Amino acid sequence: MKESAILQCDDVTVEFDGFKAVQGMSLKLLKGELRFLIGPNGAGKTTMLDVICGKVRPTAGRVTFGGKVDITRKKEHQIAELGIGRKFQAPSIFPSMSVMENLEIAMRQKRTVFATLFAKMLDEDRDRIGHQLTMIGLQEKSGWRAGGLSHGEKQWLEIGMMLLQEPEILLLDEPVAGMTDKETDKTGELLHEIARKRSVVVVEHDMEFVRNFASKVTVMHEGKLLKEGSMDEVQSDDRVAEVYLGKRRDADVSRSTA
Ligand SMILES: Nc1ncnc2c1ncn2[C@@H]1O[C@H](COP(=O)(O)OP(=O)(O)OP(=O)(O)O)[C@@H](O)[C@H]1O
Repeated sequence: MKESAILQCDDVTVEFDGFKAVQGMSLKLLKGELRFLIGPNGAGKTTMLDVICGKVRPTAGRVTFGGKVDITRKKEHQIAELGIGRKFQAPSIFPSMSVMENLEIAMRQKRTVFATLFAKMLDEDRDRIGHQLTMIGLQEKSGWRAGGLSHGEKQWLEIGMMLLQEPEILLLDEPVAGMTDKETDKTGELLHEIARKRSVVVVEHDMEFVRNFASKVTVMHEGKLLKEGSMDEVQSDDRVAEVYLGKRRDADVSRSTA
């Protein structure tokens, strides 16, 4: 199962008023893969996530989901229904509701209209929410008002809410920005756990985080694929050093400075 591509981007180009933010970018994501997408500011990383979730339509190229569906002509909500979930930097939780209520709302959104007619919490639903609470480490805080959680906990809650919708692919934009070191490490572990069942693409600037948790890294530069491989391979690549590490081979990018 691990070998089949859940997502394949071929030769994707995105133009904004004649400016090519992405130029012929290709990316193949396998089932159960955790992929980090890195690169200097303006490299086109966020635009690639926007293309995958349908927020931005590419000028050229193809994005294939699950080996057969071309999603480049689909609308955002159709892509979400197919199983591609996008989390933006700012958490979109309901702050005045409890952690549990937030998860219940996310759970209900997954239901079909038919199922909502019988919308009482099934034991199975409770089990799934319970499992999710444990996974995001908020089981002790299920009764807390979501607005009272720490920044990291809010991010985990939102990830938990997204997981209840059972996406096959999760797209995350700088998930550890603003987190403490401890929260950052917990998030890395959480992403690995998620990737046991789903595929995850993470756009990230925090190089220490990437080094600690990435197995495969894709480096973009000026809208193009620059290098793909393990963090070691990427770090020892001269072109990456040149564009990304500020032309100093021995340079080491410290937390939040990329
Ligand atoms: N809606 C838009 N209109 C015009 N130009 C845009 C738009 N969105 C992005 N761009 C430009 O496209 C390029 C790529 O932007 P993008 O946000 O994808 O880069 P990025 O790699 O995510 O950068 P960062 O790490 O700074 O977030 C940048 O030069 C940006 O200014």
